[in-house]
This record gives sequence, structure tokens and C-alpha cells, in this order.
Amino acid sequence: MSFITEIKTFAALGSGVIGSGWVARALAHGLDVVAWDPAPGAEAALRKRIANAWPALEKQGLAPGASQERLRFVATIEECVRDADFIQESAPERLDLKLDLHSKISAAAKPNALIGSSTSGLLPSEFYESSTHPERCVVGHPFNPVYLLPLVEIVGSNKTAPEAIEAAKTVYTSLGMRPLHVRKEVPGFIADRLLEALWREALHLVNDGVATTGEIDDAIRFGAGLRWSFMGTFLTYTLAGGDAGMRHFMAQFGPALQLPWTYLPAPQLTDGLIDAVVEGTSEQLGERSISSLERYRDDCLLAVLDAVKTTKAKHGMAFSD
Ligand SMILES: NC(=O)C1=CN([C@@H]2O[C@H](COP(=O)(O)OP(=O)(O)OC[C@H]3O[C@@H](n4cnc5c(N)ncnc54)[C@H](O)[C@@H]3O)[C@@H](O)[C@H]2O)C=CC1
Ligand SMILES: C[N+](C)(C)CC(=O)CC(=O)[O-]
Repeated sequence: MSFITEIKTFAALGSGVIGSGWVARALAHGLDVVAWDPAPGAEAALRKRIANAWPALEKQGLAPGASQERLRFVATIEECVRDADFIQESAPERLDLKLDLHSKISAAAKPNALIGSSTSGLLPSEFYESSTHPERCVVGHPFNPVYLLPLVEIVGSNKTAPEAIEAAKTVYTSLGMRPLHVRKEVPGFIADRLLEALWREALHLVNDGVATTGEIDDAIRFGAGLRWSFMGTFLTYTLAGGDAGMRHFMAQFGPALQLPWTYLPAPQLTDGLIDAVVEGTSEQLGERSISSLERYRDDCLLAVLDAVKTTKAKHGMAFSD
């Protein structure tokens, strides 16, 4: 089975936070992009988001011929996908909606064009159930901002061909990404299982009045957050075990895993908790707009990516190691 891996035209369905991130990444890589989104005003909102992302992409380096002008916004799903070499769906996270959308996308697409879904946790075997040529359909779960963060989790359904997984790896790599194949189809995949665990505990801390949203964010950004950009939890904790490494770490800190607070179920999202989170994060935002904060985030990410890349090179490592 062979699938298109040299792509010239990228189709994006759904152009909200994540869809616009894909569009920005694809444009920056010198591709033609065709986008569709049913919301009124979606084209203007998409072009505004891309313009906000473009300075960071220019700093990172655009591919020859890359231009915001190479985006075409169309009125139908069929027009969006008909001539596309690769298709990425970023529609709302609802199983019924994705099921219906993918049956239409796949019926109109070239049979050997790969189809990726940005879902952050739905199962591909369920939402590709009624797709045409489901063997070319995968999940390609990205991270916000999609145009800068390299990770993309690839998950196949029970009908995805192994060749499609390899082809998807090739395509996402050609877009400057670092694919991670999630070999078992589980809800939440790998990364969101981890992120949701942190998020759940953070909500408990707010709900129990232990800390404000700002204090919790400080606990992350001045500590573990800094080291997570170059070393994950397992290797970090191996170092925390000293010369005796992970075995000593497990003996010393393992028993804490039995304490009740390490496996709390999620708190109820009461109005009180929602208000506390919204008020806390509004205070953190202060007078800053979302788009100015996005540009600040992008500059920080570019600096971190650059520093990690340079330091890895000094240690004889590639960025993707
Ligand atoms: N926001 C995030 O942090 C992340 C979200 N995702 C996933 O990306 C997908 C999109 O999420 P967001 O961009 O955050 O949502 P969003 O709400 O920002 O954007 C969704 C877009 O889909 C459009 N839409 C509505 N009905 C549609 C339909 N039938 N077909 C196509 N588009 C339709 C909406 O008009 C909107 O522009 C979801 O599957 C989500 O799980 C993945 C990674 C991170
Ligand atoms: C909140 N979220 C589960 C949709 C987040 C993601 O899927 C990844 C991210 O960007 O954090």
C-alpha cells in the first residue's frame, strides 16, 4: 500500500486554535493550504491568528516560497479536500461530529491521501468507523502552539495500515515535527494522560483553597517546567536517586505512591471551582490581551528551543534525540 508523502497541498478542516496552528505550520513550510470551517467569520479569524503567529515563524526561518498568501479558504468540505495531498481535521472534540465529518472528508479525498485528526483523546477506531479507505486514517495529535511545538502523537485505528503510520511519520517530520507513535489505541494517548493528571491535581489544590492558580503556575514554571523541556520525568528521577539511580529512587520515594493524595479522582466542576479558576487566571492575565500573551509565549518557546538545540549539539545529540 502506498500513500502520498511528498505533499504540496495541505487541507485543514476546522480553523480554531489548533486548525489555525496547523495552517500556520504548513504555510511556513512553503505549502499551499486549503482551509474550511463552517463558522461565520472563520476566514477572517484564521487570517488574524496566522498573522499573529507569523513573526515567530519568521524568526524560526521560513521555507523558500512560504507565504500567508498561499492560503485559500473554501466553502465546502469537498472543495477543501479534493486536491489535497494531506488532510488534517481539527474540528470540535465530539465523537458524533467527527464520525460524520470523516465519512464526508474520506469520500471526497484522493484514496491515497493520508487523513489525520487532531483529536486529543477520542479513539480513531470509533470516529473513522464509516470512513472510505480507513487504512490511510490516523490521529495526529499536536500541541498548542502547533506551529512551534514539535511533538505529534500518531495513533492508528484497528483498520490503519502499518504503512500509513510510517507515511504519517514521514509527512509530519517533513513539517518539522517530532512524531511519537502511540502503539496502543487508548483514550487520552500518552501525553494527555500525563497532562490531565497534573491538571486534576491543580484543580484539587484550587478547590481545597491550598493555592491560587498563579501560585500553582509558579510551582510549575520555576521548577519542573524548566527541566521538562530537555529531560522527562523518568530520566530526571533517575538522577534524583543519586549514584544509586532509579532503584534507590524507587525505594526512597516509591512508598509515597500509596498515600491517598496521589490518586484522587477529579474534583466536581462546581460553579465555585470554575469561578475560582476563571478569576485566578484573569488576575494572572492582568491587562494583557490573549494575542500579546501568545507572542510572549512564542518568543519564550523559540528561545527555549534554540537553547536546547544548541546545548544538545554540544553534547553530540540531535534535537530529536
Ligand atoms: N485546544 C487545544 O489545546 C488542543 C486541541 N486539540 C484538538 O483539536 C481539535 C480542535 O480543537 P480546538 O482547535 O481547540 O477547538 P476550537 O473550538 O478552537 O476550534 C474548532 C473549530 O472547528 C469549527 N467547527 C465547528 N463545527 C465543525 C465541523 N462540523 N467541521 C469542521 N469544523 C467545525 C469551529 O467553527 C471552530 O473554528 C479537537 O479535536 C481538540 O481535541 C488537540 C491538541 C490541543
Ligand atoms: C487540553 N487538551 C487536552 C486539549 C490539551 C492537548 O491536547 C495538548 C496540549 O496542547 O496541551
